[in-house]
Amino acid sequence: MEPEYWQQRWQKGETGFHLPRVHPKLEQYWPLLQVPDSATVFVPLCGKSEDLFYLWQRGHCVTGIDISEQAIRAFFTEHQMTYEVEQVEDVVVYQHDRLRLIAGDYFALQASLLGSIDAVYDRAALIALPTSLRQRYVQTLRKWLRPATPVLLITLDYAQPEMSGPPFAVSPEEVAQLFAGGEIEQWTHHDILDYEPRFRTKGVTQLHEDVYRIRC
Ligand SMILES: C[S@@+](CC[C@H](N)C(=O)[O-])C[C@H]1O[C@@H](n2cnc3c(N)ncnc32)[C@H](O)[C@@H]1O
Repeated sequence: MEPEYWQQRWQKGETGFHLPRVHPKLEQYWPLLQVPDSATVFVPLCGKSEDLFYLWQRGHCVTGIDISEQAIRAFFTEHQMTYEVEQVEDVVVYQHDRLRLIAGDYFALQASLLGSIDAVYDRAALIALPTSLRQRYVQTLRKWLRPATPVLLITLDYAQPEMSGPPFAVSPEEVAQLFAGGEIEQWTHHDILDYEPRFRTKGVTQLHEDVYRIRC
């Protein structure tokens, strides 16, 4: 998926992945990670997710990145939050209090700009990427993290031939392969097809939402 693909989806309002509320699995499982309130949480490919607001409200410093500047501006506008903007090389950094959203390409992000990360929240980031990019995504993430940094990962798994992504199907086996050497605990494996009619319409017959706690 080229960056232009996502820019266009945001421009055309094709953002069916965006939830108008905090993801229920984040509310349920984040507390179990026992990340201190003062920790810095990284949210890759963040869109304008309500989850950013939830993490920020818990007291965390939150850093998100998305290729779409439109998404980041929309987040602040919709929450009536003021912000400061700074161009840093080829990215634009939006900052409000402990919340820092970077408009730029994840794969080109400089570690110095990211700073020190204590935990990661990934919902619909890994699964937004095709197979060829998923390994690069994880390798890049691991380069930035200290050993054993906790990651809350939410994926979707379905029979890939039934639908073309994104979102792409990511199986537990693939998660094990991608994060090999890390400590992986799968916390849930729920069939959520009844709540996701748009997937059924596309021909998906089983849709599992999986939650993992990974120590990278
Ligand atoms: C499926 S959406 C998920 C957004 C968010 N995590 C959520 O839960 O609503 C994937 C997001 O990844 C962003 N994206 C795709 N490729 C990217 C890249 N290379 N760098 C930064 N963001 C990217 C898109 O703009 C899009 O907002």
